[in-house]
Amino acid sequence: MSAQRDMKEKSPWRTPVTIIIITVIGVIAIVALVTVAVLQNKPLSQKYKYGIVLDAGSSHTALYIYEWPAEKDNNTGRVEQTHSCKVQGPGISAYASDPWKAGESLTDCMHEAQQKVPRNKHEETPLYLGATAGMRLLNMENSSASDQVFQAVEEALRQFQFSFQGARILSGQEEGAFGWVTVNYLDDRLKQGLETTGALDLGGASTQISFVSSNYDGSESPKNSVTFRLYGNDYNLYTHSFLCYGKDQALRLTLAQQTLSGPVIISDPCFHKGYTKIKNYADLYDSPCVSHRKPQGAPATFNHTGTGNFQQCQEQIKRIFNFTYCKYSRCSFNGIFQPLVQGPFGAFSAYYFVMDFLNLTDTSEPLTEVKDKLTKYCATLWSEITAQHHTVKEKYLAEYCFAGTYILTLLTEGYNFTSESYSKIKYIKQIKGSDAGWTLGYMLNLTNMIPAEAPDSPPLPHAGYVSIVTIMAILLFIVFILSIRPLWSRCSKQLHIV
Ligand SMILES: Nc1ncnc2c1ncn2[C@@H]1O[C@H](COP(=O)(O)OP(=O)(O)OP(=O)(O)O)[C@@H](O)[C@H]1O
Repeated sequence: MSAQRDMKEKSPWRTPVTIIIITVIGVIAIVALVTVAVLQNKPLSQKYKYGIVLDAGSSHTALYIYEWPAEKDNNTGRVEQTHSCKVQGPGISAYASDPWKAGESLTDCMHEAQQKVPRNKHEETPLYLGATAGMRLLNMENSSASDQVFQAVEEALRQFQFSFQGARILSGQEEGAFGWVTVNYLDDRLKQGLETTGALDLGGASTQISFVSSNYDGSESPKNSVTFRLYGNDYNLYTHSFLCYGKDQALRLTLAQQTLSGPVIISDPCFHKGYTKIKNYADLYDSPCVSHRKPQGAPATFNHTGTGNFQQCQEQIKRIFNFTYCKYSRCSFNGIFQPLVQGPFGAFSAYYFVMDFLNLTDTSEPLTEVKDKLTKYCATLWSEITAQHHTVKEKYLAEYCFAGTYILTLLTEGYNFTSESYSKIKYIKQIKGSDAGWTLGYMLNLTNMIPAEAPDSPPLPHAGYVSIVTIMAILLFIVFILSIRPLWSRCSKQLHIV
Protein backbone atom coordinates (compact mmCIF):
# COMPACT_ATOMS: atom_id res chain seq x y z
CA MET A 1 0.00 0.00 0.00
CA SER A 2 2.69 2.47 1.02
CA ALA A 3 4.70 1.61 -2.12
CA GLN A 4 1.59 2.31 -4.22
CA ARG A 5 1.01 5.61 -2.44
CA ASP A 6 4.63 6.53 -3.02
CA MET A 7 4.21 5.88 -6.75
CA LYS A 8 1.04 8.03 -6.97
CA GLU A 9 2.59 10.84 -5.01
CA LYS A 10 5.66 10.80 -7.22
CA SER A 11 3.65 10.99 -10.56
CA PRO A 12 4.90 14.14 -12.41
CA TRP A 13 1.22 14.93 -13.52
CA ARG A 14 0.07 15.34 -9.97
CA THR A 15 2.50 18.06 -8.92
CA PRO A 16 1.06 21.58 -8.23
CA VAL A 17 3.31 23.11 -10.90
CA THR A 18 1.94 20.73 -13.57
CA ILE A 19 -1.65 21.48 -12.58
CA ILE A 20 -1.02 25.23 -12.71
CA ILE A 21 0.60 24.84 -16.17
CA ILE A 22 -2.40 22.80 -17.42
CA THR A 23 -4.82 25.41 -16.08
CA VAL A 24 -2.89 28.27 -17.71
CA ILE A 25 -2.73 26.40 -21.06
CA GLY A 26 -6.50 25.74 -20.84
CA VAL A 27 -7.24 29.41 -20.21
CA ILE A 28 -4.89 30.49 -23.04
CA ALA A 29 -6.54 28.00 -25.43
CA ILE A 30 -10.02 29.34 -24.63
CA VAL A 31 -8.95 32.98 -24.96
CA ALA A 32 -7.26 32.12 -28.30
CA LEU A 33 -10.46 30.40 -29.50
CA VAL A 34 -12.58 33.46 -28.74
CA THR A 35 -10.02 35.84 -30.26
CA VAL A 36 -9.78 33.86 -33.50
CA ALA A 37 -13.58 33.67 -33.77
CA VAL A 38 -13.93 37.40 -33.21
CA LEU A 39 -11.16 38.38 -35.63
CA GLN A 40 -12.07 35.90 -38.36
CA ASN A 41 -15.67 37.10 -38.52
CA LYS A 42 -14.99 40.77 -38.05
CA PRO A 43 -16.42 42.81 -40.97
CA LEU A 44 -13.72 44.32 -43.15
CA SER A 45 -13.19 48.01 -42.62
CA GLN A 46 -16.02 49.72 -44.59
CA LYS A 47 -15.13 50.84 -48.09
CA TYR A 48 -17.73 52.78 -50.05
CA LYS A 49 -18.81 53.05 -53.65
CA TYR A 50 -20.54 56.03 -55.18
CA GLY A 51 -22.95 56.80 -58.00
CA ILE A 52 -24.12 60.15 -59.38
CA VAL A 53 -27.42 60.80 -61.17
CA LEU A 54 -28.45 64.08 -62.79
CA ASP A 55 -32.22 64.54 -63.01
CA ALA A 56 -32.69 66.89 -65.97
CA GLY A 57 -36.31 67.87 -65.38
CA SER A 58 -38.49 70.34 -67.25
CA SER A 59 -38.25 73.03 -64.58
CA HIS A 60 -34.72 72.43 -63.28
CA THR A 61 -31.85 69.94 -63.02
CA ALA A 62 -30.78 68.31 -59.76
CA LEU A 63 -27.70 66.23 -59.00
CA TYR A 64 -27.83 63.36 -56.51
CA ILE A 65 -24.88 61.46 -55.02
CA TYR A 66 -25.50 57.95 -53.68
CA GLU A 67 -23.20 55.90 -51.48
CA TRP A 68 -23.15 52.22 -50.46
CA PRO A 69 -20.73 49.84 -48.74
CA ALA A 70 -18.48 48.27 -51.40
CA GLU A 71 -18.91 44.65 -50.32
CA LYS A 72 -22.72 44.96 -50.25
CA ASP A 73 -23.26 45.77 -53.94
CA ASN A 74 -25.70 42.97 -54.36
CA ASN A 75 -27.34 43.00 -51.00
CA THR A 76 -29.01 46.43 -51.19
CA GLY A 77 -31.21 48.16 -48.67
CA ARG A 78 -28.04 50.14 -48.02
CA VAL A 79 -27.80 52.69 -50.83
CA GLU A 80 -28.21 56.17 -49.41
CA GLN A 81 -28.34 59.65 -50.86
CA THR A 82 -25.44 61.56 -49.32
CA HIS A 83 -25.70 64.84 -51.19
CA SER A 84 -27.94 66.74 -53.59
CA CYS A 85 -27.31 69.91 -55.57
CA LYS A 86 -29.88 72.07 -57.32
CA VAL A 87 -28.57 73.41 -60.63
CA GLN A 88 -29.12 77.16 -60.92
CA GLY A 89 -31.38 78.29 -63.75
CA PRO A 90 -34.02 76.47 -65.77
CA GLY A 91 -34.12 72.88 -67.04
CA ILE A 92 -31.80 71.94 -69.91
CA SER A 93 -34.68 72.02 -72.44
CA ALA A 94 -34.87 75.79 -71.96
CA TYR A 95 -31.41 76.14 -73.58
CA ALA A 96 -32.58 74.96 -77.03
CA SER A 97 -31.41 78.20 -78.66
CA ASP A 98 -28.11 78.27 -76.74
CA PRO A 99 -27.21 74.60 -76.20
CA TRP A 100 -23.68 75.05 -74.79
CA LYS A 101 -25.21 76.99 -71.87
CA ALA A 102 -27.07 73.81 -70.91
CA GLY A 103 -23.70 72.08 -70.39
CA GLU A 104 -22.22 75.08 -68.64
CA SER A 105 -25.17 75.27 -66.23
CA LEU A 106 -24.18 71.90 -64.74
CA THR A 107 -20.60 72.74 -63.83
CA ASP A 108 -21.17 74.22 -60.34
CA CYS A 109 -23.00 71.11 -59.14
CA MET A 110 -20.40 68.89 -60.82
CA HIS A 111 -17.64 70.72 -58.94
CA GLU A 112 -19.57 70.09 -55.73
CA ALA A 113 -19.72 66.41 -56.64
CA GLN A 114 -15.93 66.41 -57.11
CA GLN A 115 -15.57 67.65 -53.54
CA LYS A 116 -18.08 65.20 -52.08
CA VAL A 117 -16.86 61.97 -53.70
CA PRO A 118 -13.39 60.93 -52.44
CA ARG A 119 -10.76 61.74 -55.08
CA ASN A 120 -9.52 58.15 -55.40
CA LYS A 121 -13.09 57.04 -56.28
CA HIS A 122 -13.77 59.49 -59.12
CA GLU A 123 -12.77 57.21 -61.97
CA GLU A 124 -14.87 54.29 -60.81
CA THR A 125 -17.95 56.39 -59.94
CA PRO A 126 -20.68 56.06 -62.60
CA LEU A 127 -22.35 59.30 -63.68
CA TYR A 128 -25.75 59.22 -65.39
CA LEU A 129 -27.96 61.97 -66.79
CA GLY A 130 -31.63 61.23 -67.32
CA ALA A 131 -33.91 63.81 -68.89
CA THR A 132 -37.67 63.78 -68.42
CA ALA A 133 -40.71 65.56 -69.81
CA GLY A 134 -39.04 68.89 -70.73
CA MET A 135 -36.68 67.11 -73.14
CA ARG A 136 -39.48 64.77 -74.28
CA LEU A 137 -41.41 67.85 -75.39
CA LEU A 138 -38.36 69.51 -76.98
CA ASN A 139 -37.55 66.30 -78.82
CA MET A 140 -41.13 66.17 -80.17
CA GLU A 141 -41.00 69.80 -81.19
CA ASN A 142 -37.45 70.05 -82.53
CA SER A 143 -35.37 66.88 -82.42
CA SER A 144 -32.18 68.51 -83.75
CA ALA A 145 -32.33 71.13 -80.98
CA SER A 146 -32.75 68.33 -78.45
CA ASP A 147 -29.74 66.48 -79.96
CA GLN A 148 -27.64 69.63 -79.68
CA VAL A 149 -28.58 70.09 -76.04
CA PHE A 150 -27.53 66.49 -75.34
CA GLN A 151 -24.26 67.01 -77.22
CA ALA A 152 -23.44 70.07 -75.14
CA VAL A 153 -24.39 68.36 -71.90
CA GLU A 154 -22.36 65.24 -72.70
CA GLU A 155 -19.33 67.32 -73.63
CA ALA A 156 -19.55 69.20 -70.34
CA LEU A 157 -19.91 66.03 -68.27
CA ARG A 158 -16.98 64.29 -70.01
CA GLN A 159 -14.68 67.02 -68.66
CA PHE A 160 -14.96 65.40 -65.25
CA GLN A 161 -13.07 62.33 -64.07
CA PHE A 162 -16.22 60.38 -63.25
CA SER A 163 -17.19 57.38 -65.34
CA PHE A 164 -19.82 59.07 -67.54
CA GLN A 165 -22.39 56.53 -68.68
CA GLY A 166 -24.34 58.73 -71.08
CA ALA A 167 -27.29 61.12 -71.17
CA ARG A 168 -30.71 60.06 -72.44
CA ILE A 169 -34.42 60.79 -72.29
CA LEU A 170 -36.33 58.44 -69.99
CA SER A 171 -39.66 57.23 -71.28
CA GLY A 172 -42.69 58.15 -69.17
CA GLN A 173 -43.04 54.48 -68.30
CA GLU A 174 -39.45 54.33 -66.99
CA GLU A 175 -39.95 57.52 -65.00
CA GLY A 176 -43.05 56.06 -63.33
CA ALA A 177 -41.58 52.61 -62.72
CA PHE A 178 -38.25 53.85 -61.30
CA GLY A 179 -40.10 56.27 -58.97
CA TRP A 180 -42.06 53.25 -57.68
CA VAL A 181 -38.81 51.24 -57.23
CA THR A 182 -37.23 54.13 -55.27
CA VAL A 183 -40.14 54.47 -52.85
CA ASN A 184 -40.44 50.74 -52.18
CA TYR A 185 -36.68 50.19 -51.97
CA LEU A 186 -36.23 52.98 -49.41
CA ASP A 187 -39.18 51.65 -47.38
CA ASP A 188 -37.52 48.19 -47.39
CA ARG A 189 -40.67 46.70 -48.89
CA LEU A 190 -39.01 44.90 -51.79
CA LYS A 191 -36.44 42.94 -49.80
CA GLN A 192 -39.02 41.87 -47.26
CA GLY A 193 -41.65 41.08 -49.90
CA LEU A 194 -44.20 43.36 -48.16
CA GLU A 195 -47.28 44.96 -49.75
CA THR A 196 -45.93 47.72 -51.99
CA THR A 197 -46.69 51.44 -51.98
CA GLY A 198 -47.95 53.14 -55.13
CA ALA A 199 -46.07 56.17 -56.45
CA LEU A 200 -47.59 59.51 -57.50
CA ASP A 201 -45.13 61.93 -59.07
CA LEU A 202 -46.13 65.43 -60.16
CA GLY A 203 -43.44 67.12 -62.24
CA GLY A 204 -43.54 70.38 -64.15
CA ALA A 205 -44.41 68.87 -67.54
CA SER A 206 -45.62 65.33 -66.82
CA THR A 207 -47.20 63.35 -64.04
CA GLN A 208 -46.89 59.64 -63.25
CA ILE A 209 -49.05 57.13 -61.41
CA SER A 210 -47.66 53.63 -60.64
CA PHE A 211 -49.07 50.91 -58.40
CA VAL A 212 -49.58 47.17 -58.09
CA SER A 213 -53.19 46.09 -58.44
CA SER A 214 -54.61 42.63 -57.82
CA ASN A 215 -56.97 43.37 -60.74
CA TYR A 216 -54.21 44.03 -63.25
CA ASP A 217 -52.08 41.34 -64.87
CA GLY A 218 -50.99 43.41 -67.87
CA SER A 219 -53.33 41.74 -70.37
CA GLU A 220 -55.62 44.78 -70.65
CA SER A 221 -53.61 47.70 -72.06
CA PRO A 222 -50.16 46.00 -71.96
CA LYS A 223 -48.41 49.34 -72.61
CA ASN A 224 -49.19 50.25 -69.00
CA SER A 225 -47.55 47.15 -67.62
CA VAL A 226 -44.02 46.81 -66.25
CA THR A 227 -42.89 43.53 -64.73
CA PHE A 228 -40.06 43.12 -62.27
CA ARG A 229 -38.53 40.21 -60.42
CA LEU A 230 -36.86 41.65 -57.35
CA TYR A 231 -35.41 39.69 -54.40
CA GLY A 232 -37.28 36.59 -55.52
CA ASN A 233 -40.71 38.28 -55.87
CA ASP A 234 -42.59 39.01 -59.09
CA TYR A 235 -44.30 42.38 -59.48
CA ASN A 236 -46.72 43.39 -62.18
CA LEU A 237 -46.82 47.13 -62.03
CA TYR A 238 -49.44 49.40 -63.58
CA THR A 239 -47.85 52.69 -64.62
CA HIS A 240 -48.80 55.66 -66.76
CA SER A 241 -47.18 59.00 -67.44
CA PHE A 242 -49.38 61.86 -68.65
CA LEU A 243 -47.31 64.20 -70.77
CA CYS A 244 -48.55 67.82 -70.49
CA TYR A 245 -50.23 67.12 -67.12
CA GLY A 246 -47.32 68.23 -64.93
CA LYS A 247 -48.04 71.32 -62.85
CA ASP A 248 -46.67 73.92 -65.33
CA GLN A 249 -48.12 72.40 -68.49
CA ALA A 250 -51.50 71.78 -66.81
CA LEU A 251 -51.58 75.50 -66.00
CA ARG A 252 -50.96 76.25 -69.69
CA LEU A 253 -53.75 73.82 -70.68
CA THR A 254 -56.12 75.50 -68.22
CA LEU A 255 -55.21 79.00 -69.40
CA ALA A 256 -55.44 77.92 -73.05
CA GLN A 257 -58.96 76.71 -72.31
CA GLN A 258 -59.82 80.24 -71.17
CA THR A 259 -58.13 82.05 -74.05
CA LEU A 260 -59.63 80.21 -77.03
CA SER A 261 -61.05 83.45 -78.36
CA GLY A 262 -57.86 85.45 -77.66
CA PRO A 263 -59.28 87.91 -75.10
CA VAL A 264 -57.38 90.90 -73.77
CA ILE A 265 -58.38 90.21 -70.18
CA ILE A 266 -58.68 86.77 -68.56
CA SER A 267 -60.55 86.61 -65.25
CA ASP A 268 -59.02 83.52 -63.74
CA PRO A 269 -60.67 81.83 -60.70
CA CYS A 270 -57.42 79.92 -60.00
CA PHE A 271 -55.52 83.11 -59.11
CA HIS A 272 -56.13 85.37 -56.11
CA LYS A 273 -58.32 88.45 -56.26
CA GLY A 274 -56.02 91.44 -56.71
CA TYR A 275 -53.48 89.44 -58.76
CA THR A 276 -52.96 91.01 -62.15
CA LYS A 277 -50.15 90.58 -64.62
CA ILE A 278 -49.61 91.33 -68.31
CA LYS A 279 -48.58 88.13 -70.07
CA ASN A 280 -47.55 87.32 -73.65
CA TYR A 281 -49.72 85.05 -75.77
CA ALA A 282 -46.54 83.88 -77.50
CA ASP A 283 -45.10 82.65 -74.18
CA LEU A 284 -48.31 80.95 -73.10
CA TYR A 285 -48.58 78.99 -76.34
CA ASP A 286 -44.86 78.21 -76.63
CA SER A 287 -45.24 74.52 -75.85
CA PRO A 288 -46.33 71.51 -77.93
CA CYS A 289 -48.96 70.86 -75.24
CA VAL A 290 -50.93 73.93 -76.34
CA SER A 291 -49.28 75.39 -79.48
CA HIS A 292 -51.92 73.89 -81.81
CA ARG A 293 -54.65 75.77 -79.93
CA LYS A 294 -53.20 79.27 -80.27
CA PRO A 295 -56.07 81.61 -81.08
CA GLN A 296 -55.90 83.18 -84.52
CA GLY A 297 -55.47 86.94 -84.50
CA ALA A 298 -54.94 87.14 -80.74
CA PRO A 299 -53.35 90.32 -79.38
CA ALA A 300 -49.69 90.16 -78.28
CA THR A 301 -50.56 90.28 -74.61
CA PHE A 302 -53.39 89.60 -72.19
CA ASN A 303 -54.12 90.84 -68.72
CA HIS A 304 -54.19 87.85 -66.39
CA THR A 305 -56.44 88.80 -63.49
CA GLY A 306 -57.39 86.64 -60.52
CA THR A 307 -60.89 86.17 -59.07
CA GLY A 308 -59.98 83.55 -56.41
CA ASN A 309 -62.74 80.97 -56.52
CA PHE A 310 -61.96 77.32 -55.79
CA GLN A 311 -65.23 75.90 -57.18
CA GLN A 312 -64.93 77.75 -60.48
CA CYS A 313 -61.23 76.95 -60.66
CA GLN A 314 -62.02 73.27 -60.30
CA GLU A 315 -64.58 73.55 -63.11
CA GLN A 316 -61.95 75.11 -65.39
CA ILE A 317 -59.43 72.40 -64.50
CA LYS A 318 -61.90 69.56 -65.09
CA ARG A 319 -62.21 70.76 -68.66
CA ILE A 320 -58.62 69.81 -69.45
CA PHE A 321 -59.48 66.14 -68.81
CA ASN A 322 -61.43 64.11 -71.33
CA PHE A 323 -63.74 61.71 -69.50
CA THR A 324 -65.99 60.83 -72.42
CA TYR A 325 -63.95 58.27 -74.30
CA CYS A 326 -62.72 54.91 -72.97
CA LYS A 327 -62.21 51.68 -74.91
CA TYR A 328 -61.17 49.71 -71.80
CA SER A 329 -63.10 48.31 -68.85
CA ARG A 330 -62.24 51.52 -66.96
CA CYS A 331 -60.18 54.63 -67.59
CA SER A 332 -58.63 57.47 -65.66
CA PHE A 333 -58.92 60.18 -68.34
CA ASN A 334 -58.04 60.86 -71.97
CA GLY A 335 -58.94 57.25 -72.83
CA ILE A 336 -56.13 55.82 -70.70
CA PHE A 337 -56.78 52.51 -68.97
CA GLN A 338 -56.40 52.45 -65.21
CA PRO A 339 -57.46 49.83 -62.68
CA LEU A 340 -59.03 51.07 -59.44
CA VAL A 341 -56.35 52.54 -57.18
CA GLN A 342 -55.26 50.08 -54.53
CA GLY A 343 -53.14 50.19 -51.36
CA PRO A 344 -51.10 52.99 -49.84
CA PHE A 345 -49.51 55.69 -52.05
CA GLY A 346 -46.56 58.03 -51.69
CA ALA A 347 -47.06 61.38 -53.47
CA PHE A 348 -43.90 63.38 -54.13
CA SER A 349 -42.28 66.23 -56.12
CA ALA A 350 -44.85 69.00 -56.71
CA TYR A 351 -47.51 67.02 -54.81
CA TYR A 352 -45.37 67.55 -51.73
CA PHE A 353 -44.14 71.11 -52.46
CA VAL A 354 -47.67 72.38 -52.98
CA MET A 355 -49.55 70.48 -50.26
CA ASP A 356 -46.79 71.23 -47.76
CA PHE A 357 -47.02 74.96 -48.48
CA LEU A 358 -50.81 74.83 -48.14
CA ASN A 359 -50.55 72.86 -44.86
CA LEU A 360 -52.65 70.12 -46.39
CA THR A 361 -50.35 67.12 -46.07
CA ASP A 362 -52.48 65.53 -43.34
CA THR A 363 -54.58 63.08 -45.37
CA SER A 364 -56.45 61.85 -42.31
CA GLU A 365 -58.34 65.14 -42.64
CA PRO A 366 -61.58 64.49 -44.57
CA LEU A 367 -61.49 65.60 -48.21
CA THR A 368 -64.40 67.98 -47.59
CA GLU A 369 -62.31 69.81 -44.99
CA VAL A 370 -59.32 69.94 -47.35
CA LYS A 371 -61.55 71.53 -50.00
CA ASP A 372 -62.96 74.02 -47.46
CA LYS A 373 -59.44 75.09 -46.50
CA LEU A 374 -58.43 75.48 -50.13
CA THR A 375 -61.60 77.46 -50.84
CA LYS A 376 -60.60 79.90 -48.07
CA TYR A 377 -57.01 80.04 -49.29
CA CYS A 378 -58.01 80.77 -52.90
CA ALA A 379 -60.41 83.49 -51.73
CA THR A 380 -57.63 85.30 -49.82
CA LEU A 381 -56.60 88.60 -51.39
CA TRP A 382 -53.31 88.58 -53.29
CA SER A 383 -52.07 91.52 -51.20
CA GLU A 384 -52.58 89.45 -48.04
CA ILE A 385 -50.88 86.41 -49.55
CA THR A 386 -47.80 88.39 -50.56
CA ALA A 387 -47.65 90.13 -47.18
CA GLN A 388 -47.81 86.79 -45.33
CA HIS A 389 -45.23 85.01 -47.51
CA HIS A 390 -42.76 87.64 -48.65
CA THR A 391 -39.87 85.15 -48.76
CA VAL A 392 -41.58 82.73 -51.17
CA LYS A 393 -40.79 82.97 -54.90
CA GLU A 394 -43.59 85.04 -56.47
CA LYS A 395 -44.19 82.58 -59.32
CA TYR A 396 -44.82 79.73 -56.87
CA LEU A 397 -46.91 81.93 -54.60
CA ALA A 398 -49.20 83.06 -57.39
CA GLU A 399 -49.78 79.46 -58.47
CA TYR A 400 -50.50 77.61 -55.18
CA CYS A 401 -54.27 78.10 -55.45
CA PHE A 402 -54.22 76.66 -58.98
CA ALA A 403 -51.74 73.91 -58.05
CA GLY A 404 -53.67 72.77 -54.94
CA THR A 405 -56.92 72.70 -56.88
CA TYR A 406 -55.23 70.85 -59.73
CA ILE A 407 -53.81 68.22 -57.35
CA LEU A 408 -57.20 67.53 -55.75
CA THR A 409 -58.90 67.41 -59.15
CA LEU A 410 -56.26 65.13 -60.68
CA LEU A 411 -56.45 62.73 -57.73
CA THR A 412 -60.22 62.59 -57.23
CA GLU A 413 -61.59 63.20 -60.74
CA GLY A 414 -58.63 61.99 -62.79
CA TYR A 415 -57.40 58.93 -60.90
CA ASN A 416 -60.66 58.31 -59.01
CA PHE A 417 -59.35 58.45 -55.47
CA THR A 418 -62.31 58.37 -53.08
CA SER A 419 -62.47 59.92 -49.59
CA GLU A 420 -61.30 56.56 -48.27
CA SER A 421 -58.47 55.89 -50.71
CA TYR A 422 -57.33 59.54 -50.44
CA SER A 423 -56.60 58.93 -46.76
CA LYS A 424 -54.06 56.28 -47.81
CA ILE A 425 -51.93 58.85 -49.67
CA LYS A 426 -48.85 60.15 -47.88
CA TYR A 427 -47.27 63.35 -49.17
CA ILE A 428 -43.54 62.76 -48.97
CA LYS A 429 -40.35 64.56 -49.83
CA GLN A 430 -37.74 62.14 -48.56
CA ILE A 431 -37.63 58.62 -47.18
CA LYS A 432 -34.81 57.91 -44.70
CA GLY A 433 -32.83 60.90 -45.97
CA SER A 434 -33.11 60.11 -49.71
CA ASP A 435 -35.35 62.11 -52.04
CA ALA A 436 -38.39 60.35 -53.47
CA GLY A 437 -38.10 60.39 -57.27
CA TRP A 438 -36.98 58.20 -60.16
CA THR A 439 -33.20 58.77 -59.83
CA LEU A 440 -32.36 56.18 -57.16
CA GLY A 441 -34.45 53.46 -58.85
CA TYR A 442 -32.74 54.29 -62.16
CA MET A 443 -29.26 53.93 -60.67
CA LEU A 444 -30.13 50.73 -58.78
CA ASN A 445 -31.34 49.27 -62.07
CA LEU A 446 -28.34 50.35 -64.15
CA THR A 447 -25.83 49.15 -61.58
CA ASN A 448 -27.72 45.84 -61.15
CA MET A 449 -27.99 46.46 -57.47
CA ILE A 450 -31.35 44.81 -56.95
CA PRO A 451 -30.91 41.06 -57.53
CA ALA A 452 -33.77 39.07 -59.10
CA GLU A 453 -33.41 36.42 -56.42
CA ALA A 454 -33.18 36.91 -52.66
CA PRO A 455 -29.46 37.23 -51.80
CA ASP A 456 -27.81 34.54 -49.65
CA SER A 457 -27.36 35.93 -46.20
CA PRO A 458 -24.68 34.63 -43.80
CA PRO A 459 -26.19 32.15 -41.29
CA LEU A 460 -25.31 34.51 -38.45
CA PRO A 461 -24.38 38.18 -38.19
CA HIS A 462 -21.00 39.08 -36.70
CA ALA A 463 -22.44 39.80 -33.23
CA GLY A 464 -24.15 36.38 -33.32
CA TYR A 465 -20.85 34.60 -34.01
CA VAL A 466 -19.08 36.44 -31.20
CA SER A 467 -21.85 35.73 -28.65
CA ILE A 468 -22.07 32.03 -29.50
CA VAL A 469 -18.30 31.49 -29.41
CA THR A 470 -18.03 33.40 -26.12
CA ILE A 471 -20.81 31.33 -24.50
CA MET A 472 -19.22 28.10 -25.78
CA ALA A 473 -15.84 29.19 -24.44
CA ILE A 474 -17.27 30.01 -20.99
CA LEU A 475 -19.02 26.60 -20.88
CA LEU A 476 -15.79 24.88 -21.95
CA PHE A 477 -13.91 26.74 -19.26
CA ILE A 478 -16.43 25.67 -16.57
CA VAL A 479 -16.27 22.02 -17.76
CA PHE A 480 -12.48 22.22 -17.76
CA ILE A 481 -12.33 23.65 -14.22
CA LEU A 482 -14.78 21.03 -12.96
CA SER A 483 -12.77 18.22 -14.59
CA ILE A 484 -9.51 19.27 -12.94
CA ARG A 485 -11.10 19.88 -9.51
CA PRO A 486 -10.16 16.42 -8.14
CA LEU A 487 -6.55 17.10 -9.09
CA TRP A 488 -6.64 20.41 -7.21
CA SER A 489 -8.07 18.82 -4.04
CA ARG A 490 -5.52 15.98 -4.17
CA CYS A 491 -2.85 18.52 -4.77
CA SER A 492 -3.88 20.57 -1.70
CA LYS A 493 -4.04 17.34 0.40
CA GLN A 494 -0.54 16.50 -0.83
CA LEU A 495 0.59 19.93 0.24
CA HIS A 496 -0.87 19.22 3.72
CA ILE A 497 0.98 15.84 3.85
CA VAL A 498 4.15 17.63 2.87
N1 LIG B 1 -41.19 75.03 -53.43
C1 LIG B 1 -41.97 74.87 -54.48
N2 LIG B 1 -43.24 75.32 -54.44
C2 LIG B 1 -44.05 75.15 -55.50
N3 LIG B 1 -43.70 74.55 -56.64
C3 LIG B 1 -42.45 74.10 -56.72
C4 LIG B 1 -41.51 74.22 -55.67
N4 LIG B 1 -40.34 73.66 -56.05
C5 LIG B 1 -40.54 73.21 -57.30
N5 LIG B 1 -41.80 73.49 -57.72
C6 LIG B 1 -42.43 73.15 -58.98
O1 LIG B 1 -42.89 71.83 -58.89
C7 LIG B 1 -42.91 71.24 -60.18
C8 LIG B 1 -42.25 69.91 -60.12
O2 LIG B 1 -40.90 70.06 -59.87
P1 LIG B 1 -39.90 68.89 -60.25
O3 LIG B 1 -38.54 69.38 -60.04
O4 LIG B 1 -40.32 67.65 -59.60
O5 LIG B 1 -40.26 68.74 -61.80
P2 LIG B 1 -39.35 68.53 -63.07
O6 LIG B 1 -38.44 67.38 -62.79
O7 LIG B 1 -38.70 69.81 -63.43
O8 LIG B 1 -40.46 68.18 -64.12
P3 LIG B 1 -40.65 66.89 -65.06
O9 LIG B 1 -40.49 65.70 -64.17
O10 LIG B 1 -42.04 67.03 -65.57
O11 LIG B 1 -39.61 66.99 -66.12
C9 LIG B 1 -42.27 72.24 -61.12
O12 LIG B 1 -43.31 72.93 -61.76
C10 LIG B 1 -41.53 73.18 -60.19
O13 LIG B 1 -41.45 74.48 -60.72
